Amino acid sequence: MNPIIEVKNFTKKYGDFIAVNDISFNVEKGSIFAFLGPNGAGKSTTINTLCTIFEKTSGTLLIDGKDVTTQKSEVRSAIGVVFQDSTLDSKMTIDENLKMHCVFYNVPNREVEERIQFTLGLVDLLDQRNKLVSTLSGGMKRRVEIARGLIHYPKVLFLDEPTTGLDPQTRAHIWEYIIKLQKERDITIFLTTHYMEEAEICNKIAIIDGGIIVAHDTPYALKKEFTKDTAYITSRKESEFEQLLERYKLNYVKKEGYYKVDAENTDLLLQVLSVHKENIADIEIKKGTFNDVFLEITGRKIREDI
Ligand SMILES: Nc1ncnc2c1ncn2[C@@H]1O[C@H](COP(=O)(O)OP(=O)(O)OP(=O)(O)O)[C@@H](O)[C@H]1O
Repeated sequence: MNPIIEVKNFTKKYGDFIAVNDISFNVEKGSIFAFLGPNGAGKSTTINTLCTIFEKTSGTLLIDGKDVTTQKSEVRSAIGVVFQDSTLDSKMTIDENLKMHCVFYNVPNREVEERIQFTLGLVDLLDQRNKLVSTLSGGMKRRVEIARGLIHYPKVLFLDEPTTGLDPQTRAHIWEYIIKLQKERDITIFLTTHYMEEAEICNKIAIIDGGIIVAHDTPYALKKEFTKDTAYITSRKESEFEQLLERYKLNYVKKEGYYKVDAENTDLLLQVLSVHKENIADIEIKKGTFNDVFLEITGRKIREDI
């Protein structure tokens, strides 16, 4: 393990209210890390503290070995940040926005053009560089933000809901850029997202709820631990089917017109199905999803509309 972000016993209080309660986790260099949680869980508080915007109450937060409290400027040059709300100057062109950022970050003049070429090239906007930001679509603005977040060649890029509000095609493009960055530039990506299928692409996921880390693992391990495969079966002889399920001790729930049966033990399920095969009208097996993981751990859906 070669951590680039180290969080040890981090606590943040607002007055007497404990927003983040003694959390610890590491993020491996070069990985894509998803930080998830329901509204009010403590995500923004943690990200803002890591980005040196908020002050911690206690604990240690290090980025690339630098302390976010005592070595703010070193940390700032090691990180790029893309927040949800656009902070681009809409009256300026893409090019001017990036150049202004180069000034903030003391990028040497002789390197400015090369960096603009690289970062705009990465998000496929090089040929649009003279366009006014006010004329760009939401997806293009997000791509400019990503380019700008990278212009000082940070080691870690923080992305707060990078794809929220974008159409599926643009979201897929943004993900292509994120994966390209990780693979080709070895940049560590720390992101929050409300899209569970995006969390699944990440190397590691931490779920925070009520200011506490309630799960921290690979998507595969979390799915294995917290989801179950389920069979949806319609039987022509329901009472016979129920007796079978009970005899084989398979957990099930009777729904209108079908049965929801625990499909974790495939051997047992196959036995039941073979005995009952003449009377099965329909069957569908559904794999557990990452939404189930989130629901199981936090008791809530990540978004109310799913
Ligand atoms: N300045 C503040 N003063 C008092 N309480 C705050 C302040 N900022 C945040 N909180 C509280 O701290 C808790 C954590 O908030 P935070 O913004 O970190 O959550 P979040 O996980 O980012 O939520 P969301 O997904 O809604 O942005 C919430 O209960 C919030 O109401």
